[in-house]
Amino acid sequence: MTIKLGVPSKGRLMEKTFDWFGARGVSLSRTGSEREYSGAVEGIEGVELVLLSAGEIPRELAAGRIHLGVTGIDLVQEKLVQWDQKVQVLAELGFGHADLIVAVPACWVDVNTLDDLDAAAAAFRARHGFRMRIATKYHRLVRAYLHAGGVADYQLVDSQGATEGTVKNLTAEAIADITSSGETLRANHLKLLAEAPVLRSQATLFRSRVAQLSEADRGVLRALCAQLGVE
Ligand SMILES: Nc1ncnc2c1ncn2[C@@H]1O[C@H](COP(=O)(O)OP(=O)(O)OP(=O)(O)O)[C@@H](O)[C@H]1O
Ligand SMILES: O=P(O)(O)OC[C@H]1O[C@H](OP(=O)(O)OP(=O)(O)O)[C@H](O)[C@@H]1O
Repeated sequence: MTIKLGVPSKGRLMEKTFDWFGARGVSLSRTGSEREYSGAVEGIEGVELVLLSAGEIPRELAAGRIHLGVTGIDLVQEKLVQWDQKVQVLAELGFGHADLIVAVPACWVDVNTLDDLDAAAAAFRARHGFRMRIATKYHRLVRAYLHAGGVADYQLVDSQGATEGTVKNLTAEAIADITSSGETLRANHLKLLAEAPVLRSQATLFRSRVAQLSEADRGVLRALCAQLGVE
């Protein structure tokens, strides 16, 4: 048996994860052709690299198909009900910082807070006969945040990408999405509300609380955690 480590298969999260492990003496790399999703681990025995979509890593951890995984805390909290019973945070990795926020058109001069949004949503429904649409892929987190913030008269519409474009495309009136530099929001004439974000996210190393471990696996996991300097 081996310890299975799930890492995002492409983009900035993959590269920075490889750097983070490399700086701690565990070398991760993609092997085979540029398009082949197989990987290698050097610097420790008994660890297998599994390259996966960042969005699928929470599910694989919760199913116990991988023992360790790197992904954003936003994706774990969105996708796993009672996430902290299924996974344990081993380390925040200090990259992949992004805030999950609610944004409205910059031209809505009277809407700057969640209270304002609630008032605008009620007015919108009275005027148009349907609820204000908020586009997002973070359904559970956004619903909980708006409920706690007292916003009621809205509907979520699903958007799995290019979410900031939905307002211009007239498929939503507002959005809830990840922002980092804020450039995508500005380019699409959207502004943040005054309140704290729904969630502040960063890339995080998780351990599955569900995955089965043999005695030998436990030894490998202890050695790996010691080498990485995590609990
Ligand atoms: N602009 C950004 N800057 C920093 N981190 C970001 C940014 N956008 C997204 N992230 C973070 O990167 C992680 C992966 O994001 P996302 O769900 O968009 O995956 P993806 O790159 O589209 O990959 P996949 O489609 O394979 O799941 C999330 O945790 C998210 O918070
Ligand atoms: O604040 P910024 O620095 O502009 O970054 C924010 C953008 O980055 C992410 O999109 P990504 O590039 O992952 O594409 P996506 O639309 O497919 O999610 C996110 O969904 C925002 O659209």
